[in-house]
Amino acid sequence: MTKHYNIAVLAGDGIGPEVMAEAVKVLTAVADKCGFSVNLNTALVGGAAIDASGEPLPAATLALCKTSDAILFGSVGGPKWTGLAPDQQPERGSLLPLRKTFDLFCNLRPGHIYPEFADLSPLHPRISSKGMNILCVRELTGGIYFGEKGRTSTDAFDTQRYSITEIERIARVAFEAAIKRNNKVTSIDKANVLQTSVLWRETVQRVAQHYPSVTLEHMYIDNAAMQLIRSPQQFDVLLCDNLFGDILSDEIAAIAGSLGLLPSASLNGSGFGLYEPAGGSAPDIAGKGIANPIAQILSAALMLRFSFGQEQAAQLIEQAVQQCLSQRIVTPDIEPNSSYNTVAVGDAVVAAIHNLSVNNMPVPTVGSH
Ligand SMILES: NC(=O)c1ccc[n+]([C@@H]2O[C@H](COP(=O)([O-])OP(=O)(O)OC[C@H]3O[C@@H](n4cnc5c(N)ncnc54)[C@H](O)[C@@H]3O)[C@@H](O)[C@H]2O)c1
Ligand SMILES: CC(C)[C@H](C(=O)O)[C@@H](O)C(=O)O
Ligand SMILES: [Mg+2]
Repeated sequence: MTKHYNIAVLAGDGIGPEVMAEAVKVLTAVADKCGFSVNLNTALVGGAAIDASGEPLPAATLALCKTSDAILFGSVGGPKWTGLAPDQQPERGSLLPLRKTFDLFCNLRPGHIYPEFADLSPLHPRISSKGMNILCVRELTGGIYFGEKGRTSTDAFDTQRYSITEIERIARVAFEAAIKRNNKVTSIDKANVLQTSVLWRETVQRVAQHYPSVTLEHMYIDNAAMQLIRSPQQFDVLLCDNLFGDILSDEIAAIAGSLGLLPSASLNGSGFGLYEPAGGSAPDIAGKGIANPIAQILSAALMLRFSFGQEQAAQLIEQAVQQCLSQRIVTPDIEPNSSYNTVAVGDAVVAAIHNLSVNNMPVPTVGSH
């Protein structure tokens, strides 16, 4: 029987709708090729929803998400809405509540430098030629993002709080992933200053005892930011709290070649997920048709893998993207003189999917990505 998936498509603001259109094209092509069907239901979110209805996360949008098998999310926010009250702004009023509502505590952000296109990285070839294959495992529903906060006219505060339970569950994800990859977890903290980091380090250390085959290393965030540039190939799984993971994942994206390359999966304990590019609405290039659609397309691949178990379809998309990158079919964020725009890159990914043979796909290795 043909499998059928209901997907909530929330394109959002800025480049969101531009890159989402390409991901939808790719999803439709891969579904046809692999013999399943996707039912794509769009809804407004973020600034686009504020403009239409006065609210960043309308009840109808939330209801659609609740009745869907997964959420494909674009990006929200932009200068038009920064003057609104904090809780009414697109990011705090839609994306963070969605993460909290669905308990999407686990955020996976895989970043690569492959040998065939190591020159896309801004790092010196001496470093980039050694490649990079990092899975950033970011805690997504706790920490300073969701702690008590406040401000008066003269001061302001944000609170970082983590419980052992919150740290344990994300640490387990990191160790389980490492087992299927290269057996190394680097846990990022600031335990020389922060109490939450001391608890983080102790807890991760304890969880590690259940994974004797995995090497655990602890690294301070400032050193990690530096080591990523000096030798990114030393890392396998990076385990981060919410804020440190936000920052390091942008760095990983830049090392790979562009923020427009980094996808993400935000998952809860039962496999429900929201899939979105790690980058944002890019107001500086929105409307120009030059945004890189690859992060959005690869986020759709992660959805097929993690929410639907369609590993072959996910790999088909990933291989098609790799072909485009190695043929330098890329937007100007990667190669400034490139004549390929958003639509041309999306078309090239679709064409590569049509040409790839499903039978020649490698044996599925879930978790190794
Ligand atoms: N998931 C999300 O919805 C999300 C994520 C990050 C930022 N934001 C929001 O986006 C808005 C802009 O934030 P910002 O400028 O700090 O970050 P940003 O990620 O939007 O952009 C940073 C830089 O990266 C470039 N960039 C990002 N994605 C790209 C792509 N796909 N192709 C080509 N270039 C790309 C942009 O042009 C810009 O120069 C803010 O409102 C921010 O809160 C939203
Ligand atoms: C838009 C913002 C709230 C979000 C975050 O900080 O988590 C974004 O930067 C990300 O990386 O997903
Ligand atoms: Mg971010």
